[in-house]
Amino acid sequence: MQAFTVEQVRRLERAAMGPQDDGTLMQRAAAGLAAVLADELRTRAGHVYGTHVLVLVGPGNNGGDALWAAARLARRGVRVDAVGVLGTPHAEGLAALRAAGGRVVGTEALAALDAYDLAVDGVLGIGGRPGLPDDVADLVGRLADACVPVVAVDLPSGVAADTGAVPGAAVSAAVTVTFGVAKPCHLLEPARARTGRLVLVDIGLDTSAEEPELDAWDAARVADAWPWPARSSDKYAKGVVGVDCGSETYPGAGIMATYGAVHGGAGMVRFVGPESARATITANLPDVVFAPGRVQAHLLGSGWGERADGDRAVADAVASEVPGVLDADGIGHRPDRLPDSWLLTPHAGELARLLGIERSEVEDDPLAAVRAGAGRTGATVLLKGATQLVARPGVRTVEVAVPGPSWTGRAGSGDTLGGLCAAVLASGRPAHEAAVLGASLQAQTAAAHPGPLPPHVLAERCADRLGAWWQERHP
Ligand SMILES: NC(=O)C1=CN([C@@H]2O[C@H](COP(=O)(O)OP(=O)(O)OC[C@H]3O[C@@H](n4cnc5c(N)ncnc54)[C@H](O)[C@@H]3O)[C@@H](O)[C@H]2O)[C@@H](O)CC1
Ligand SMILES: [K+]
Repeated sequence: MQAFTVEQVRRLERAAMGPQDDGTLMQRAAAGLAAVLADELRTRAGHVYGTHVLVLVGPGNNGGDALWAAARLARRGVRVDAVGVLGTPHAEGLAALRAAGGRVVGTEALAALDAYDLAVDGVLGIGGRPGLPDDVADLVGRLADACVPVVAVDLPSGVAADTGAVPGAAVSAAVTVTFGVAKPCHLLEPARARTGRLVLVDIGLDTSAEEPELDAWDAARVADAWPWPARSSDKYAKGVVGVDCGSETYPGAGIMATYGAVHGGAGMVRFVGPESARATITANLPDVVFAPGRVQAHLLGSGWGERADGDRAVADAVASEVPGVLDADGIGHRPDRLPDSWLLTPHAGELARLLGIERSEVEDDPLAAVRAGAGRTGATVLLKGATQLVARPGVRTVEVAVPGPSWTGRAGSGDTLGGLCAAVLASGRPAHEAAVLGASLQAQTAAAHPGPLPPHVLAERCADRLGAWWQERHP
């Protein structure tokens, strides 16, 4: 699924509308919205006729969509109460709702909130500034307390459309009905969690001339794109990963990185990390070799801690003209510029350090930060976290890995993730694909095996996940 910024959406809508807005797009939006609302009522209440719906109406076209859709419901026998919560509601929409028999009421005249089967959030759309005025936030909070499910129009009011930030009060929707294209807030945490189920209504926008802001992968695309070995693939075709991770202080990072590379399907893994990790690796992964030699992807940096020869280790790996993954402490040892065949895998704190900004700035606008990371270093960057973003230097579109459960975020997960990405990289795939595939595999595996599994056990399950996908594709 692709997402486009507010500025792009405005451009797309203008192109579809022509010189004069004759209301056609709003009618398409309202028709699609009304159909989803009717489906929700049927699912939740068992019928449409006679149900009771509350519509929260803001001052812009988002409220207009909600009012026109509510008019359609009112004509089908739904009892609609609309309440203007901000400014002056869309005049034609209001007239249409009244003509269809809907009530327009003040907040003081609302029925007991638990009498409503559904609420429609038509407060703010893509013209909204993040946050909600206190009285609106209060009503939204009382609806949540009364367990009234909310269908958001275009986006949950209060979230930042372009960044997914939720700096103040915002609606939490069960369903969000968006028009034409998805917006970044639908795909980026924390706004994504407030979006609920996302339904896209076609209003006839032609996106072919716009480069998307985001390109979000789904599980089927990951499975299709995985570098499945051909019948004739030997270990070198699958790829050899050279792991230089861990330290005497953090031997576990070297072990977990190796688990990732092995279970991500590398043809061979050479471990050149610390002595302290080798006995455990041999005992658990006897296929790993310790002799230096040919590799097709490097994996460096996880668990290095302070490493005196870190600059040299990274420089030598880059000079070998083989791609690589540079993680954690290794990122601080990067040369000024890296080729885009190299993948950096920072979390928010490491990316902030790289950019010389506060961690909170990365968290507030991860999209801008991950792009800046790629621009600054020349490398491909995977920003780890609740939403995992992949940016390439010189490429506008940021890719979004398939999300997983929050169990995955724990010590060591990043080490195994680096290994998974390095395994894909060694097979000859470009760094951005290695990043999306590795991150998505780990997330999908965690989703299929919920629970707080230690990262090396989750890495083993990744191999099971790959095996299941393989069997589906090679029956
Ligand atoms: N432009 C188009 O052709 C279409 C637009 N559509 C709808 O129109 C929406 C965008 O409409 P608008 O541009 O009117 O924008 P909004 O409906 O988002 O509302 C913007 C208005 O709200 C006020 N406002 C913004 N943030 C506020 C805040 N935090 N507190 C108080 N007031 C605030 C602004 O001053 C402005 O008056 C879309 O999200 C979509 O729902 C759809 O009908 C499809 C077609
Ligand atoms: K809304």
